[in-house]
Amino acid sequence: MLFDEAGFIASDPGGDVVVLRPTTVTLTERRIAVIGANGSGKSTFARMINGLVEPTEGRVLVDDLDVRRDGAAVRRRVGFVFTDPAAQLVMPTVVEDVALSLRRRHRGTQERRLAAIDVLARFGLDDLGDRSVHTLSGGQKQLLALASVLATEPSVLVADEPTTLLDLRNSRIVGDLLMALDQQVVIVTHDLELAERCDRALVVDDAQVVFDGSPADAVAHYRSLV
Ligand SMILES: Nc1ncnc2c1ncn2[C@@H]1O[C@H](COP(=O)(O)OP(=O)(O)OP(=O)(O)O)[C@@H](O)[C@H]1O
Repeated sequence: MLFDEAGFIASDPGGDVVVLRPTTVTLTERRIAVIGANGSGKSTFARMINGLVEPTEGRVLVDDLDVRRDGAAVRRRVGFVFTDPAAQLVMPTVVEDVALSLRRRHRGTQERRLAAIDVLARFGLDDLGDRSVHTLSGGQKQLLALASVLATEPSVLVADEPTTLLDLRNSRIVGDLLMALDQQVVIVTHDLELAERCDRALVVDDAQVVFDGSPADAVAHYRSLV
């Protein structure tokens, strides 16, 4: 994954806003954390990886695909998990929600349902298949959102504050799950313990990447800014 002088300037009624200054980084590690203050530009950085936000300057490449030019192909490769799982859980029941994300992989309704049940079992959610999504706890919703995205077998997963809404136990479960995945994972997080479990960490401050290195050094750098 390559950010090549990639930046984002938002047009705002009050004038242009520099949300991310031109950034150049090549991300090859399996676990990458992005940390920094509120409003520093972390989510924008993360959203540029799958084209949810298109760079207004420079380019972002994933597996040599340009997120702006090859947006659809990039989105098939890059799964994105939002901070608030409610943003992506759209079907009435748990099993239907996972089945929806499998629509490209399995055409038949019954085949899709069986595959969804399989996915739920993998995430320890098999007892919840027929439950209304709205009756799940925050931790269960976050796991379900992750399961739905991972069911599409993305080659890269971007998770925007995946543990923010979770208690200690569920944070640990989601953290362990993210660390155990085969694919490359980019995690935007305020959870510095989670960041320290990654292979590399970027610190974003005032719309730019101000540190890039080992998670321990990145956390120390972030603390020095506060
Ligand atoms: N399209 C836009 N138009 C105007 N301002 C924007 C736009 N997108 C982002 N911003 C502003 O840019 C800044 C960075 O936003 P971003 O969501 O990337 O921050 P963040 O580091 O993820 O913050 P947090 O930790 O609070 O989630 C914020 O001040 C935000 O309001």
